[in-house]
Amino acid sequence: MNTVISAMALDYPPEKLNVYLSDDGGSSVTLHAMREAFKFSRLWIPFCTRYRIKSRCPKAFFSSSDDDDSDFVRSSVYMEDKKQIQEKYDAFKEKIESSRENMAISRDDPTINVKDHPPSIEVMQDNIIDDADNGKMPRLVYVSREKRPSHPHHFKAGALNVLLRVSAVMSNSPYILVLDCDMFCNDPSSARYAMCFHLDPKISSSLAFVQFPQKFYNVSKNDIYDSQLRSLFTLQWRGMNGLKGPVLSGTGFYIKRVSLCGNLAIKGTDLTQLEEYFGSSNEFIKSLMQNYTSDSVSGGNALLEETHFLASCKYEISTKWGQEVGFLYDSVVEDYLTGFILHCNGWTSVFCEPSRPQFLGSATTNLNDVLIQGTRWYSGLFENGINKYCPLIYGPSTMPILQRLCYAELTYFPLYCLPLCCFATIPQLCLLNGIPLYPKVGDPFFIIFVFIFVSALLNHLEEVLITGGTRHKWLNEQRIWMMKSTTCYLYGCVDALLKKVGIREANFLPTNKVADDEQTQLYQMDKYDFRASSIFIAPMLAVITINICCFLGGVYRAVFAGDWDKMFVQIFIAGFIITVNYPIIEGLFKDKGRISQSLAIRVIISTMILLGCSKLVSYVS
Ligand SMILES: O=c1ccn([C@@H]2O[C@H](COP(=O)(O)OP(=O)(O)O[C@H]3O[C@H](CO)[C@@H](O)[C@H](O)[C@H]3O)[C@@H](O)[C@H]2O)c(=O)[nH]1
Ligand SMILES: [Mn+2]
Repeated sequence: MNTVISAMALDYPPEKLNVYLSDDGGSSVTLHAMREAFKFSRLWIPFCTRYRIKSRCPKAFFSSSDDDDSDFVRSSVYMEDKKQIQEKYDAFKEKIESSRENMAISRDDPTINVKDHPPSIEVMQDNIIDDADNGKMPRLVYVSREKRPSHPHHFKAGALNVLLRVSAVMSNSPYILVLDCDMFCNDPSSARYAMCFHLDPKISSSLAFVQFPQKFYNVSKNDIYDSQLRSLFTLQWRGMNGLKGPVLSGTGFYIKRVSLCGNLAIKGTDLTQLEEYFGSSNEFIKSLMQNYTSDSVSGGNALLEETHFLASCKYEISTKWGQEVGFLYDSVVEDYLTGFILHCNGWTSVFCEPSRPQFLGSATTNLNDVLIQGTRWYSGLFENGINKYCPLIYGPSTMPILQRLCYAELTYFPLYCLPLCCFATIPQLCLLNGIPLYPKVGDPFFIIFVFIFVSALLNHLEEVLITGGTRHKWLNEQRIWMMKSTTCYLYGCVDALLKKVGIREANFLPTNKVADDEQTQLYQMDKYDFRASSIFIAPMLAVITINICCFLGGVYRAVFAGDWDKMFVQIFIAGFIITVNYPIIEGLFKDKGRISQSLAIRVIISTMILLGCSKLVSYVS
């Protein structure tokens, strides 16, 4: 509801602002809460405009400990108003919470089935035509699309496409802001920033979307899991802005509605072909024409019926929705793919990052969520690298090669798991068995090796520092990079390959939205929480066990064999990996967020047995 309220309070003419909420859960609790949110906004929006409040998400506004950002802090009238509105906000919260509890107890609501429910749409608007401009409210629309187990719903992209259609016949605004449910508007000016680009005659004809960076309100100072995705939002998107523009990032972007209509020239195309593309709603097809105004006020009921039709499961059957029209379905990273195809079709995008973050979201703050989310992303990205959308070959030859390489960097990024997994195991096994792999100390190649190694580390350090990070953040990124390599990069690649050969189906496991207090606390104190699924913990533990055993075994061997110089690099690498991954060792012993003991014993013992076997094999041979 805070997301909804903050969007309704955007600084934009209210008669041009329409907020649509997609509820895939089809929950009456959400619908009820929205009615309350609409009522509360009647008080909240005038309060924000009167006092020029910047932070228009009520939750953030009332919980912010820092100074009030209003220009009126010293005015007693303001303080009085603020107190009153806070009381209203608390009452609003109370109402939602008690209704949630009541509904949980009664459970008499048949629509609660998440996977099987009819469409439900409700419009909330003030019909009183007030001549004083400040009284006007944006329209708020609740949309829960139809869901049936027999029909694929295409996850978020499917939900967005329903919103595209429903909004087309209701308000048909030419520009659309997409916001995830775990984000809010942190500043009311984003629409105006975006319109500066969209209305700029020099770029507007080819401009598809204005992307704001994803920023998060719950990232800790040293961000142990790199939840903020620093490299993407501070470096890569800025770089791509110098080419055709940044990647579409799922949330916090203003997109031009017509850019989502595919490559079809609407003018002059006959009706049957339009229906093949967009489905059989005449009202929707009319909305594609210029100068369309919906009769939402006059034709109330007929229009609502039309929106139910547009939000039904069957609507998209034998149309181009998700293939050429709207947000695309061929990938679980629908945002990435949709943006990529837009760029291929000649559209451009712009990265807009005003100093005050315009949107703030909730970042994943525990290892399990980070790795689950990562597995979904990297599977989705890598999949796009190995199917027909491979960025190196797909699309027109006019696509600049650098733009292609940027996209390729993203899709093949999870492949880093291979060199890293090898780097963390093979030299160590050889070390244990006395097989030198690297040049010995003093060799010219040794100098080159040291140079490459050190400059790679320093490059990364410099990158972190110039993008506002700390040395600590740098070390944490090295850590999480290694942890991700042996887990979610690896699983992502494997998952994509399995999908390719048809063993697995596409899946979108939504990111956990419920913050666990203890987990959040650990993250805020920069302490790792290893209470994660064993499929993530086991490979990390195995790698660290291999490195410790081989390090000790290698040192012991080198002492006796006296070949320090030959084995030095391998000993050093094992030592380096142990140092960087030290928190995992700590995770075996600490009080909170400890690695499950039974799992640890099983993994460590079986790894040691395998190491023993490898040693035996090398003896025998
Ligand atoms: O079946 C679904 C699944 C998701 N969502 C919505 O999609 C949004 C993003 O889902 P979330 O669980 O928050 O996933 P994240 O991994 O946090 O999302 C990131 O990654 C996604 C791509 O995988 C992008 O679409 C998002 O914008 C980006 O924030 C949320 O508003 C969800 O409500 C649906 O509406 N229906
Ligand atoms: Mn999210």
